Amino acid sequence: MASRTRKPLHNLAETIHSLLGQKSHLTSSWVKSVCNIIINLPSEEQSIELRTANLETMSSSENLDDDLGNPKSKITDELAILTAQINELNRQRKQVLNEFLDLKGNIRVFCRIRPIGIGENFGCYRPVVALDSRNVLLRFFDNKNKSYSFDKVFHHGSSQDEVFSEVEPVIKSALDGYNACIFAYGQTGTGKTFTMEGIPESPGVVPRAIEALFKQAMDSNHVYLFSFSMLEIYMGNLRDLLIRQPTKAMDPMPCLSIHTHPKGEIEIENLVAIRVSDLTQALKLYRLGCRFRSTASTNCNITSSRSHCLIRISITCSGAPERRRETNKVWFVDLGGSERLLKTKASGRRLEEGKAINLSLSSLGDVISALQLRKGHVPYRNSKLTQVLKDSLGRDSKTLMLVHASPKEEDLCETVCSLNFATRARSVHLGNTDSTEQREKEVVMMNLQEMMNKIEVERHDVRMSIKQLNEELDNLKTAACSTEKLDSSVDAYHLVNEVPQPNLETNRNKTANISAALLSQVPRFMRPTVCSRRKSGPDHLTTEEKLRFPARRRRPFNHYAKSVNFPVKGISENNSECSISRNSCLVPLNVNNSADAETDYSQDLSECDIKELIHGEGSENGDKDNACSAKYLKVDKWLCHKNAPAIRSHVHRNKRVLAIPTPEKKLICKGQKETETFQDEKVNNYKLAVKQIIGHNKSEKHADVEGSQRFMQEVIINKPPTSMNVNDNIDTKCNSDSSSDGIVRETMINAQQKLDDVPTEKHTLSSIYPPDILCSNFNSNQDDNKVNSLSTMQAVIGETECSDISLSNNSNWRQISTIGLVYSILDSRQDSNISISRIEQKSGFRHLPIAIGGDDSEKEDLEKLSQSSGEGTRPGLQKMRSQDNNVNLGICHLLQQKIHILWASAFLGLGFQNLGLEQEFFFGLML
Ligand SMILES: Nc1ncnc2c1ncn2[C@@H]1O[C@H](COP(=O)(O)OP(=O)(O)OP(=O)(O)O)[C@@H](O)[C@H]1O
Repeated sequence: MASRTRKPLHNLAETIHSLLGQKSHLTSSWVKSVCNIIINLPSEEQSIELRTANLETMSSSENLDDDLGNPKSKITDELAILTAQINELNRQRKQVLNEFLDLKGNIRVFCRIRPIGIGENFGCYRPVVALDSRNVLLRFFDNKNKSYSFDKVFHHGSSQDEVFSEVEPVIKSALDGYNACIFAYGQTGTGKTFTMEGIPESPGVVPRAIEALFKQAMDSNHVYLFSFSMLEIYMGNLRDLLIRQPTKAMDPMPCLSIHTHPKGEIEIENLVAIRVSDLTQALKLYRLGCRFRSTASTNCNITSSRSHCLIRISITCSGAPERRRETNKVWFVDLGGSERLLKTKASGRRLEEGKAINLSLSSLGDVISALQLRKGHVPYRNSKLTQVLKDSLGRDSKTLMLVHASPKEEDLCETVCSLNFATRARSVHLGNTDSTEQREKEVVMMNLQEMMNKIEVERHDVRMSIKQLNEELDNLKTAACSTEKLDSSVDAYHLVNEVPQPNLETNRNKTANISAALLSQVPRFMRPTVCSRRKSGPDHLTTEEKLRFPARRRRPFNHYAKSVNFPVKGISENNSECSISRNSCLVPLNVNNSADAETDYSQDLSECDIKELIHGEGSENGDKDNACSAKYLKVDKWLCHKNAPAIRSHVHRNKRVLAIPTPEKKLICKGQKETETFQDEKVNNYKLAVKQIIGHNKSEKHADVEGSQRFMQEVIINKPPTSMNVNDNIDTKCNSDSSSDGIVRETMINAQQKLDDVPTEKHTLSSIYPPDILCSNFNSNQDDNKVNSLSTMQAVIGETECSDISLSNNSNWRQISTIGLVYSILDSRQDSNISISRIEQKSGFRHLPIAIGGDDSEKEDLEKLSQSSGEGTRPGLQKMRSQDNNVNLGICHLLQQKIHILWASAFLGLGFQNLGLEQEFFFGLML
């Protein structure tokens, strides 16, 4: 007997086969799963140990309360028993579900037929017919028919509910620790995105699946951690959809690389994974990612997906031995639409996209087919898509493919292709199953289904009992005095930790509490960041943490829609086709399928911002709304600056570009509202200016300046001039087909109207005149002595009167402004510092001589110099000459540097005093 029990387990499999009298290839997976269960069963010794441990736990909890008749102690005991019971039920459920799915097939293929759309009327002729719940019939013109079989067929009237009910077992299985992958496949425009994403009134598989995951996790007695990631595969490249997309081809973008662990698990390096603790957070991220997807208009679909979109939910649960693995993942894949390129008549970029999509779809078909046929070699490496999904396809993963078919007659060829693909994906089932075996299988599956239902009922009862007991326990605690309350809450905490029991009401809090402890165990991509610590604000940090994680400097709110053109080899940049658009307009995100103003993070989302976005700043809706409206106000203020938007227009390479509205209060430019802007030079000038300042400051060798240099370098790297974003925004309006909503659009329309009112020539002409600076306290009519007083000037700029600084035509200051065009000085003062929003330096004026004092001889010098440098012929220069009589080039250069320093110190909010500028520094700045 003893030797028989020690026989290897594969003999057991054979025995079961012979007992069942079934063919091994049919039930081998089932037998394997039975074997696994047996292997995982605790040995006799282990069982004894387990029981002893349980007894010890019980006795120790009894010891906590000396009085055995204590009701609290009784409840604790009962909870321990019920917990053991529910753990056992969980294990059984997992086992039965797995058997069920194994019998159904680890790779299952469904077919969904799209309903006939509005305006599509085919009369009585229906080329694609759902014969029953498993078969589809295609009717051709020549009265020939062809039928296809699937695991499930959804006819054109099937609801999203019906579809999800078939998907749900896979989601349950995912909670049991199995990797899963759900695909939407089909010709473009057949409803893949509709099935996966759905519409607000009728959500699709992804939102429902996420909801189901959270619900099941809540009902479970374990603590689960979910993290959300989203990426797209566009023309063979992986792109994270949860991070800010590059606005320029040269912008650095984290490279997503695929790594295979020795155990075969796939990890995507640099892919953002954000921990989500409820459905709302996950949906926010999902909608955010959806907006960044590459879509474009094609012959077949106005908003055709031009990439494969992949959503990954990683599930981590430690301390659950019945789970297949501690961390597993579910992929939801909305595949790019397969299309016949000849039919779509695509060209240029659309053609390349179509080719890339078809190629990767074909690779996917090869992989699934190889898995189904159990081939030795599975060609995962043929496409990025199959590489990413490698560990979630086949083997013990659950794969579901939803093939979509068009009801249209004109799409019949594509429908045949799609259905052939689907048939190939489930070929094993078709080729090797005869009807008797199929019937037997169905009987077994029905039995398993019944068992599953029974277990679910039992689980529900046990959960209810546990809930009731927990409530009783809570009541007991509430009855105790306040100090006892404190103690009892500690006990309860220990109870939660010592005896894993499913208090359903507190599961969410539990997740939050324990998540911190689990953070150290989660995979690399979920490592805590400085940003995650910001969740509760900087005050939440300890002094030590504050030192280690200094508050991150927030970037200004950048709101812009961007049309990103990805360079494609062999395709002209000037391709007139609609470009790939990544809309980041201020369309509010949906929380409950309604507007949610938090979208204002738009494309400027960093990981940190996303975390703030999903965790929110106020827990209550009201708070949220207030926070959102405050953000919008801030944006409004930034874009329109109170009620006085002064729109400037610029002419750049025959293209009109609008610029940020400038605060009227601060800008008093008489007849000089508009200036020519050289877009391309902006960044260069900005960097040049900063470099010059740094260079100059180095010579000053001032300690504070040294600090500011480092800071400025950071600014150069992280923050382009404020104006650029708005101009980019307007650029999009000019270039992109995608329209943007909200404030941006409104501002652009207003701006465009204002621009249209002003003749372009005037803009060009007026750009010759540089705007001037003055302290409005000291206009040109004032006493010159007063104006020349350096101490007064310092007081005005550095101390309290900075809001009075404005731009005007005052002739005393014209000379200074010829160095750089200081557009606006905002009143964003902090303490005694001032901030100048931006300075634009025009290369055309950079070397213009500045008239600061001097006499006629200096004027002559200037003329000579100008002629030698070839600048004398410029009309702008001539104008300057006619206006300014006194010239001194050396002073000009010096002043230029000084102005840069002043601007930079103001820009950085350092304050002049912080820079330690002496009175001499201001020499020459005043007349
Ligand atoms: N079952 C359905 N019920 C109602 N409307 C549907 C259904 N399926 C698709 N549609 C509608 O058909 C249109 C095209 O669908 P969708 O964009 O989902 O196609 P797709 O397969 O994702 O296309 P592509 O591959 O080009 O992205 C949408 O307007 C969608 O609302």
